[in-house]
Amino acid sequence: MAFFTRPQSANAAIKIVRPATVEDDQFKPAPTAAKKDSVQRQCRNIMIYGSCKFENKGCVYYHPPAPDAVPFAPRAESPTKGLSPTLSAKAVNAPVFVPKLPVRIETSTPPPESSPSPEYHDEQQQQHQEMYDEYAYPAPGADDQMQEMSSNNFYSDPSYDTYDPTTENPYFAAQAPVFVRQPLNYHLYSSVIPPSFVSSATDTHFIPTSTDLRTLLQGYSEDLRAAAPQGLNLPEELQGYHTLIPLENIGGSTERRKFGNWHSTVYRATNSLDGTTYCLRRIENYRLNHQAAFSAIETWQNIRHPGVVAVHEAFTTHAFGDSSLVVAYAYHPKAQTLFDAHLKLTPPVYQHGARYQPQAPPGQTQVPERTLWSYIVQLAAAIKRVHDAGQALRMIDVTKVLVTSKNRLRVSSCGIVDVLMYDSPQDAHQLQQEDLTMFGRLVFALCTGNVMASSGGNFQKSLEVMGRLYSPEIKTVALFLVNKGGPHKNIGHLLEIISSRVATEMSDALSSTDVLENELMGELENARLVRLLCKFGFINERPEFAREPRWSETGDRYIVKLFRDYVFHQIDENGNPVLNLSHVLTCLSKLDAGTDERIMLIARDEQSCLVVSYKDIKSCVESAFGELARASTSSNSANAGGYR
Ligand SMILES: Nc1ncnc2c1ncn2[C@@H]1O[C@H](COP(=O)(O)OP(=O)(O)OP(=O)(O)O)[C@@H](O)[C@H]1O
Repeated sequence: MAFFTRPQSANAAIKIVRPATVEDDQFKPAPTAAKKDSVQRQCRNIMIYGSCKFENKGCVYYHPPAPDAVPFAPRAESPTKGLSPTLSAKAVNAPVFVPKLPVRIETSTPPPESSPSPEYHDEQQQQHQEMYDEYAYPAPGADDQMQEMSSNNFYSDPSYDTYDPTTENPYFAAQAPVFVRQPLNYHLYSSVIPPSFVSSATDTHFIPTSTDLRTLLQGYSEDLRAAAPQGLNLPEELQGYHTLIPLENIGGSTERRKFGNWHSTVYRATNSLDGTTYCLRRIENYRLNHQAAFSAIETWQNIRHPGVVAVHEAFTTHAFGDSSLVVAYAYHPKAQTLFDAHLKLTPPVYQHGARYQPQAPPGQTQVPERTLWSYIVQLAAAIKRVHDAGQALRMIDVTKVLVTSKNRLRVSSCGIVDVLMYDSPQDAHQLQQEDLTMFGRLVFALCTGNVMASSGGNFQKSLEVMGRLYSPEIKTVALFLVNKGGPHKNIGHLLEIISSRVATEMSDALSSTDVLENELMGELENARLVRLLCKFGFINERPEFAREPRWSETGDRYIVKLFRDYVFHQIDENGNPVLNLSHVLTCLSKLDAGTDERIMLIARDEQSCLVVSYKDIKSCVESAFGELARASTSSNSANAGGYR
């Protein structure tokens, strides 16, 4: 437990610096006299390797007089119980690895001639660290620089423009928080795969190329873990939901968002019961007259379809200071409304201090015909599912249909109108007819780029535009949907009209499952290997057992340690490190499988060796880990099974 206590200092924040290396020791400037008088830090080489090659050659850190006095250094004479006599503990006192070509990092600031101050050393370390990690979290003082950058508008990230309080229509204008974030370079985390290894170098209708798919998924991951902005004055907790983040403008000075006749706001929130992220749509000033109004939500909870955003639950709350209705939906990271994806005008541009609205080039907002058919088929399928369940969507609109990944549509906000309109019941068949009309209006809007395309005066002109840009079948579908077709018109008829397009859609959907299966195969080993690496992390170099040589230098643990060296710490004939990922993956996969193949593990002093099979090593890992799991008294010990 002692290892998990808080540091005894007023400020618990610990600056993260790049660990000292042999080079640091070698090229470190001579310490000042004042430094010598102060308490000196112990040399890391002693702590890690048990010895320091530079002890008498300029290393300025503290070297304890006798190895036996050093708690972390392996003992010269360790008990060899349970090991063959050839595997003495001396074996671990292997020479320290020193790269043949020491890398010096030149800094722009020339080092002072003599007696550099501790500050200079810190600065050097910081510069080194920046060179190592371009996207590191800001170092102390960097906040000020970033604030300055943000106030000067130097920093801009198109995906976060909406959070910029200096724009004309800011999201959080009332509180005007400034969002400063490091742009993530996703390929730092999932690097671009060389073309020869990419199974899906070309994108399919629903799935982008392997590399783009990874970028997309990293984007989802970032979206899901985005921190909540400060100062928005939102409830901290709401019926078990916390960390509310508005997904749209909630600034007081801007136009209020409407959902029909109600003011509404959409939030992302985390549910404390299941830890999952949800999308909450709040309707302001709603008065619940009959509990039965929520019965529609129960029906919607049972409607699961890939074209419908799943309804989770609904409740009323006073947490916002009024009486609000909140409906929780599945959250789809980075979702965009159809309006935002296809109909939104190009954002204004500033040039020479003047603002102007660039004219979108003709055809720029035009949805490609293949995409349009895909949208029509997906929406028709979603409507069919809902109508078959006896419900109506009641809100098929470009601002309520979401594009959730490549060419994938889902209808959002389902069930909410049913609750709001509970007091004015309407015939279900009538509502379903209205769904078809709304669907038709949406097709008109997507074809022409104008949300009012199907209304009165625009109707004829819109038909002309559609005829010019798309095949006649699109026009037929749009007219079928908006025209009054009698009481027997239903979604089934539309699906008959577009049956050939449905077949194309199905083929594309099946191709995408093939692509995803292929991608999954490539990733399958990762989870197993991460579990193995976690076990190594748990077993190797446990600080609390460092004083107990029998733990790490004998029996199972010693074999695990030598295997770790065999996998990760190999050097070539010139003493240079071998960084062969294939070797690592092959070894770990064989270990995971526990094969009978034998390998030779060599002690660090190269004086002794062991021939063991992967099966033996696997059982060593299991027994060492099992021993730790048994000793663990924390509540997490119950999760140890999760590593198997
Ligand atoms: N289930 C969801 N998952 C993820 N994001 C969602 C979800 N539902 C809505 N959003 C996002 O929330 C934002 C606001 O949604 P909303 O439906 O209010 O759209 P809007 O364009 O603001 O429409 P309106 O003008 O009617 O307010 C949109 O950017 C949308 O992408």
